[in-house]
Amino acid sequence: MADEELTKEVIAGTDTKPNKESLKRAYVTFLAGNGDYVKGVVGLAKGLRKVRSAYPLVVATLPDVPGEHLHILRSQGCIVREIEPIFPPPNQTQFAMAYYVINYSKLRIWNMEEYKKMIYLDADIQVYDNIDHLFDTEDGYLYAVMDCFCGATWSHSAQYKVGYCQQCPHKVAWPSHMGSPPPLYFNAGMFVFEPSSVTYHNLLHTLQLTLPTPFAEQDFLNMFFQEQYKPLPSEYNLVLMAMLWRHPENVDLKKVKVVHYCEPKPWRYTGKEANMDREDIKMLVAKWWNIYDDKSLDFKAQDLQVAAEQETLSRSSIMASISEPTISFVPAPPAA
Ligand SMILES: O=c1ccn([C@@H]2O[C@H](COP(=O)(O)OP(=O)(O)O)[C@@H](O)[C@H]2O)c(=O)[nH]1
Ligand SMILES: OC[C@H]1O[C@H](O[C@@H]2[C@@H](O)[C@H](O)[C@@H](O)[C@H](O)[C@@H]2O)[C@H](O)[C@@H](O)[C@H]1O
Ligand SMILES: [Mn+2]
Repeated sequence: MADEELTKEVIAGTDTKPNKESLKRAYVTFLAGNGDYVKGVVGLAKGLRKVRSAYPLVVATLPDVPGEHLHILRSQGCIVREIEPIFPPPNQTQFAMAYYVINYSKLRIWNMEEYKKMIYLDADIQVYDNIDHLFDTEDGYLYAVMDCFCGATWSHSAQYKVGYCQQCPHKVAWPSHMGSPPPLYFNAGMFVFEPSSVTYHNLLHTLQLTLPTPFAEQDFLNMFFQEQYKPLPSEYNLVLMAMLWRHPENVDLKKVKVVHYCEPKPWRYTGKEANMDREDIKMLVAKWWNIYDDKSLDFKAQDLQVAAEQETLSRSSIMASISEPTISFVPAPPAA
């Protein structure tokens, strides 16, 4: 389906009011470590409140997230779900960023079957327009925005070596002697997906059989969901600086709904970094801080009732799924 058709279809989405069915929908992000990404999650929680999303924000947290940070998240109305890390098979891979190895733990979100549909957002993402309509996309697919191969972090790849990028496939055509162009590839900082324990166990099993590669879980998810991947228009995940620097023709800042602060992370921005004194970057960083610092967007008592309902429903549907016998135990035949 062309981007335009998909855009029309998703934007035609209904104005969903929270009810039992819609409470099976949630945004989810991932938090690891005791560092400053917790600021990203707080900013995201406040941003979703600002655009009046009808759905909660679940935070999948690794054990190294300190209790104080968990308290901050809960005080901002987040539903905290503590997860165990997932590591790829032992390998010699040079990840594009050494810390990418922790990002395989994101795969735990496929096991959150108490939700029927979720939208994953990195903690360095901010939502500036309501995107709840993405929950109404057709089931059976993974929706995400295409990434860019032009950064030096891609220098290991065939695409980079021949100068090919899916963002501008006609600028440097894929060489015919190298067969067909690589399949469409998405940025794994934002995607719409359906949790499923079957898919989850398939993911974990396949992961142990797959050689890790520089973009870690992002490469793995692109391989795993190659058939189900449907591109979203770029306004649903503007990957800074890749897109602003290298594909400005594909960016209309007035239409952008979701900004992915791959670089700079707003909470680390000084303006002194190389190439970061651009007006558009300064504007987008200020926009992020305006939300982060806005006390009126803090979680309030009146939200407690909604959060309690969401948490209760979440717990009761977990209990319901546990009490329903899903696997009938067949005792082993008596020894011959
Ligand atoms: O120390 C860290 C590093 C990463 N993350 C999480 O992992 C995601 C992916 O990392 P990052 O966004 O830095 O990767 P990028 O999108 O910049 O490649 C982050 O958004 C966070 O949700 C985290 O919680 N703590
Ligand atoms: O662990 C791999 C990560 O890979 C992705 O980030 C990359 C990738 O998009 C490159 O294409 C860009 O060049 C780069 O800037 C950017 O950081 C995801 O955003 C992140 O969530 C995570 O999956
Ligand atoms: Mn990110």
